[in-house]
Amino acid sequence: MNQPLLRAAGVDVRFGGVHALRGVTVSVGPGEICGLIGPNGAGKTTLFDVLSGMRRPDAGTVAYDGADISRRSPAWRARHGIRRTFQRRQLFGQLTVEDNLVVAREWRGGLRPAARGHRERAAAVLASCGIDALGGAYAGALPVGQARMAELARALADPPRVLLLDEPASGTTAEERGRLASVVRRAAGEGCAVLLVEHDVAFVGELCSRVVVLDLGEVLAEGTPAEIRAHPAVREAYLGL
Ligand SMILES: Nc1ncnc2c1ncn2[C@@H]1O[C@H](COP(=O)(O)OP(=O)(O)OP(=O)(O)O)[C@@H](O)[C@H]1O
Repeated sequence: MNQPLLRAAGVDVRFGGVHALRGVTVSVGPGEICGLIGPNGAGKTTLFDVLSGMRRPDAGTVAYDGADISRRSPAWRARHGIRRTFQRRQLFGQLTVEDNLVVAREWRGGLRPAARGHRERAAAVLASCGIDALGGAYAGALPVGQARMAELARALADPPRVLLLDEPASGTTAEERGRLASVVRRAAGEGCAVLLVEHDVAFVGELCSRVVVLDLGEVLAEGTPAEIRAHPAVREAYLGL
């Protein structure tokens, strides 16, 4: 990996008696697509909550470009290029797909004259994701595969530096997964650091150069997809082999 762009170090999160994360250290560098896998309840979404600022950890830090951002809000992080998609759909259902992107740009970039051109950029991002035909559709009416791509497009509405993708391929067809993969690859090719939570191990193996495995709130293993597939503890805890 290059120098990490986003790094969680020694992160602990407790929910009452549940120790959801225990001393977790994970980082991702510019241009890298890193997979984050593990069984249900392993702590993947909780780690995304910590990285995106939605949950303050009980211990540990988050660094961005070498600076400690542990106390920065989710809004600050989003404005500074750390973007996230969610396991459950979070589009504004009563807005059109294009308006979802415009709102994201207005909110991040402000309504200053310098930030004009939101609609043009939104249309260009939709086209680059292959969903320009959906720009006028209400987001709430989209089938799941199209909604996943629309959510990714919203995260890309102005260029992100980090993408945190929580199960982007869940509920998609093979063809939709292929299109999602090429959009994610292109973002990484433009220097974006991508952390990808996904249960579809084949999708992870195809896209990621490095994979981190969480189990019961701890990092169980880290390596290339081939190393992870061959790792005895991973095979037992997660792959069911
Ligand atoms: N708000 C909460 N209150 C209490 N416990 C929580 C809360 N959020 C998560 N947990 C618990 O923390 C642990 C980690 O949950 P998390 O959702 O991060 O796992 P995950 O790896 O994302 O799982 P999945 O693959 O099912 O999405 C689980 O035991 C979960 O029940």
